[in-house]
Amino acid sequence: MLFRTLLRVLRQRWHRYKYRFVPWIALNVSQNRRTLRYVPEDSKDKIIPDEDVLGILLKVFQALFISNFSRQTDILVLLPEAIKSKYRDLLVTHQRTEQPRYNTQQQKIYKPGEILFNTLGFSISRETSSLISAGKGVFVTKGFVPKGTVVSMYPGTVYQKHEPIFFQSIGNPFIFRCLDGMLIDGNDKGISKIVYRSCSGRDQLGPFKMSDSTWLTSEVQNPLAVGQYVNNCSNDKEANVCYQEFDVPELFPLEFKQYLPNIMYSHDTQSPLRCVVLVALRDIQQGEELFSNYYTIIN
Ligand SMILES: C[S@@+](CC[C@H](N)C(=O)[O-])C[C@H]1O[C@@H](n2cnc3c(N)ncnc32)[C@H](O)[C@@H]1O
Repeated sequence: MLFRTLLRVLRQRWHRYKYRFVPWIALNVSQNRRTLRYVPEDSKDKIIPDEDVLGILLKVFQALFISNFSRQTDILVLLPEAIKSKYRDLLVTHQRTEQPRYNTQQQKIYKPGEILFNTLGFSISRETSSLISAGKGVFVTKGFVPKGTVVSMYPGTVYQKHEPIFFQSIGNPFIFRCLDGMLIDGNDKGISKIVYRSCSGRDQLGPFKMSDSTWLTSEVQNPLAVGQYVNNCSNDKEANVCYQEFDVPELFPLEFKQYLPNIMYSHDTQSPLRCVVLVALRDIQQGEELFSNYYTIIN
């Protein structure tokens, strides 16, 4: 009896996990095409255009950059004068419109969550899921998310199809598979964490960070980078967000790359950096938990 219960529990766990276990995926590619609930071949349209994703990310990243302006001295020295003066102007407007809190030296302090709220009108955070035994989930903690807004990002190391991820994938529920087979490891612990940190350090260009590593810590710099904690929808919890792939364009401002929560496993200057954003499928109110469909992704 005990043995049968144990077997049942193990089988349930395996069924939940197998779609993220790389060797299983590799051995079942043809079957996966039938069983994974991807968007049908004929409806690969994006939920929102890439330009809108880019616009939203730039808006948030610019606000984060401006609020940290005085701490960006290493970077500012190297930026062209035209860009520096643009940020100085934006900083003046920002100081007029925002209601900052002050620390003891009277320097302004904005929490990333407050900046997100001031920029897009909502904040999100990781909290205990409303689902029993589902661990953490992501909630809209303040404000309101209109349909079609980028509400979160899926952080992690990006692996091309042929790159080695076997050890990182063992017991790892945070591996995300893109439509073209690229994998994103969003685990913030263990070997996955070490790999991300190492790749991030490797790609840094002097003072210019090419990615954000703070999603691996409790002090996140980009408040959107918690998308790997969004739970799967169920019968009574419909999906309210959907994954959408976004390749970072070549002309993405260098000074904002420090907020991108993804890094390529192999240093590759030819391919664009793959990011995955979560887009709201409907208006989402304060207090609601975000749910995605793990097997639906738009490229
Ligand atoms: C990518 S993680 C999501 C974050 C996870 N809740 C946590 O706290 O680490 C995926 C794991 O979350 C849990 N999970 C996600 N959706 C669930 C659901 N609808 N019901 C129960 N567990 C769920 C499963 O354990 C799954 O392997």
